[in-house]
Amino acid sequence: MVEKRMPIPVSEALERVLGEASLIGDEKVELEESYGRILAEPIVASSDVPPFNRSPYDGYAIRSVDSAGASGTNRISFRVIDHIGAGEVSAKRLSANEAIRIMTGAQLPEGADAVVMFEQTVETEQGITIRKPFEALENVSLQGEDVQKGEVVIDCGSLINPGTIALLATFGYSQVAVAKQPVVGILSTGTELLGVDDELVPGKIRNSNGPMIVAQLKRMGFRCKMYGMSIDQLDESYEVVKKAADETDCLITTGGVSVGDFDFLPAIYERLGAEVLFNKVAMRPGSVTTVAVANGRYLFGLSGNPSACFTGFELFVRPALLKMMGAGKLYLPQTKAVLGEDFTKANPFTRFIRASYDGETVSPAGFNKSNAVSSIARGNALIVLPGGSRGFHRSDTVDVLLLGMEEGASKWRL
Ligand SMILES: Nc1nc2c(c(=O)[nH]1)N[C@H]1C(S)=C(S)[C@@H](COP(=O)(O)OP(=O)(O)OC[C@H]3O[C@@H](n4cnc5c(N)ncnc54)[C@H](O)[C@@H]3O)O[C@H]1N2
Ligand code: MOO
Ligand SMILES: [Mg+2]
Repeated sequence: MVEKRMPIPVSEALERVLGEASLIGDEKVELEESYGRILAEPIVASSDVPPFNRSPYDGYAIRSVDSAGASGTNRISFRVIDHIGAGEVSAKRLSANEAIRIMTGAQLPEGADAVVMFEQTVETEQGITIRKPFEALENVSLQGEDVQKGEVVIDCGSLINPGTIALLATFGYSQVAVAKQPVVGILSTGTELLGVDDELVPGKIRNSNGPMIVAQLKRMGFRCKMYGMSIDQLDESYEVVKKAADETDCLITTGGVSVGDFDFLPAIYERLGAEVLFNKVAMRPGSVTTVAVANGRYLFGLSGNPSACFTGFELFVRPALLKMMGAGKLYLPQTKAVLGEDFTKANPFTRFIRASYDGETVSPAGFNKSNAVSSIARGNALIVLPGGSRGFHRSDTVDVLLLGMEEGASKWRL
C-alpha cells in the first residue's frame, strides 16, 4: 500500500520551515566585500549629510540682504573677493555687496546665505551684477538636509545594495558587520543522472537541477558545497546525505522524495532521525517537496522534476536562508498583473506558473508541467493561482511573484 500523504497549505508549510530557522551569527567584512550581504547592525549616521552648508551650483555666494530690490532695471553689483572650488574653504568673510565665486559642493563662506548661478549673473570689470532678489538660504544645500547625525539610516537585516554601500562609505564604515552566510550543500539524486559533459544514452538525462540551484543560490550571493550526484541506492545515498548534512547548515537534495520504489529520501530522513516538517504541500508544481530538520540543520528535499525543484527553492529555501541571516525581507516581491492569455486548467492546489511579466501583463512562459525545464528559463516571474479555482481568463488580474529582484518583500499573501 502506498503511503497516504496529507497536503498542507503553502502558508502553513512556510510557517513550519521558518519556525526552524536559527540565526547564524555575524562577521565583519571589508566595505568592498559587503555588497549583497545582510546588515547585522543598523547604519547610524556618524555625521550630518551634507556635513556643512554648501553650494548646489557653480556661481556666486552672496548675502541675500544685498540682493533686495534687484530687478532688470535695477541691477545690483557685487565685488568678487575670492574664488573657491569644492574641497576648499574661503578664509574670507562676506561684507556688504561682496560675492565669492563658488563651485558646486564647496562650503558656503562665512556671511553668505545664498548662491546665484552663473546663468543669473552678468560679469563686469569689478565683479558681477544680478537682476533679481534672493531669499535667505536660496540655492543652499543645507547641513543635515539629507541625514542627521545620530539617525538610524538603515535597519539591521537590510540587504546591502549599492546605495547602502554609498552610505556606509559616507559614514566611514571601512568594515561592516554582516550576517554570516549559511553553508549550503547540494546533492542531486537519481540513477538516471549524467554530468553535463556526458553523452546521452538511453534512459538517462543530464543533471540540470544541481547547476540550476547553484545559480539560484548565486543570485542570492551564496556559494555552496557540491556533493555531486548519487544513484538511487539506499545505503550509498544515506552515507552521502549523512556526510553532507554534518558538513552544512542546510542541505538541498533533489529527487527521490515521492512514493516511488527508488525514492529513498523518506527512508534516509528516518535513518538520520530527522524530524520531517511536511512531505506534501497543496501546491503545483512541487507537491512532494519535503523539509526535515536534523540537529538544527535543514534538509530540503526538493522534487526531482525541474520546475517543482525550482519552485520549491524560491518558496521555501530562499526565505529560510534569509531568515537564518536575520533578513527583514524574506519573500519574493509580489505584485498584481493582467493575465495575457486564458488559463483554464483547474487548480485543486495553489498553482505556481512560470511566467513572463512585462511590467503590465503576465503570461505563462510556455510548456508548464512540473517536469518542464524550458519555462523556467523563459520566465522571470511566477503567477500564483489560488487552490480551488479554475477558469482564469485573459485580462483577469492575478498575483505575481517577481524573480531575480535584488531585494524581496517583508510580507506575502499566498
Ligand atoms: N504514484 C505517485 N507518483 C508520483 C507522485 C505521486 O504523488 N504519486 N508525485 C509526482 C510528482 S507531483 C512529482 S513532482 C514527482 C516527484 O518525484 P521525486 O521528487 O521523487 O523525484 P524523482 O522521482 O527522483 O524524479 C522525478 C523526475 O525528475 C527528474 N529529475 C530528477 N533529478 C533531476 C535532476 N537533477 N535534473 C533533471 N531532472 C531530474 C527525473 O528524471 C524524473 O523524471 O513524482 C511524481 N510521481
Ligand atoms: O510535486 Mo509535483 O511537482 O506537484 O508535479
Ligand atoms: Mg520519484
